Amino acid sequence: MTSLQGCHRIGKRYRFEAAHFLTGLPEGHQCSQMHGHSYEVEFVLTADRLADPGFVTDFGELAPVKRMIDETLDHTVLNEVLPVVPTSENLAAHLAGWFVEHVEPSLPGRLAAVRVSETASSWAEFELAER
Ligand SMILES: Nc1nc2c(c(=O)[nH]1)N=C([C@H](O)[C@H](O)COP(=O)(O)OP(=O)(O)OP(=O)(O)O)CN2
Ligand SMILES: [Zn+2]
Repeated sequence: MTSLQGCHRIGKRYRFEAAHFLTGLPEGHQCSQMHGHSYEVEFVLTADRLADPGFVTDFGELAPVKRMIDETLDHTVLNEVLPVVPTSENLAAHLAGWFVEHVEPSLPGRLAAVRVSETASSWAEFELAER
């Protein structure tokens, strides 16, 4: 059997509801007003070699992500709980930093990207540099 070159990636999606408003926008921009989104965030992991029985990372080991989202982001005003202006881009980078610090050290896989969607038609991704 020939061995195919490539890499494995897995993704886990989470949803939460939150409100926000954006500062630093031109006067009259609709997003300066407080409004809400049904956020969808996806964590993408990769690994050079699969761990037994053939996992990048067991999806079950990502349970702390769900806990963090439910406890710190769901039904909040993001401006009050994030240290950055809550754009999708900033939220994706913030979530990536949290994951690398709190979850990744105990996993066989490593974080490749975090994608955030505020609406069904838009997304922003933070892709981590090769580590
Ligand atoms: N690059 C970014 N642009 C915008 C962001 C963002 O996080 N990154 N965020 C917003 C607002 O949060 C806004 O609520 C969402 O914008 P938009 O997709 O324009 O929302 P609409 O519901 O108006 O989208 P339509 O598909 O046009 O109805 C703005 N920009
Ligand atoms: Zn918005």
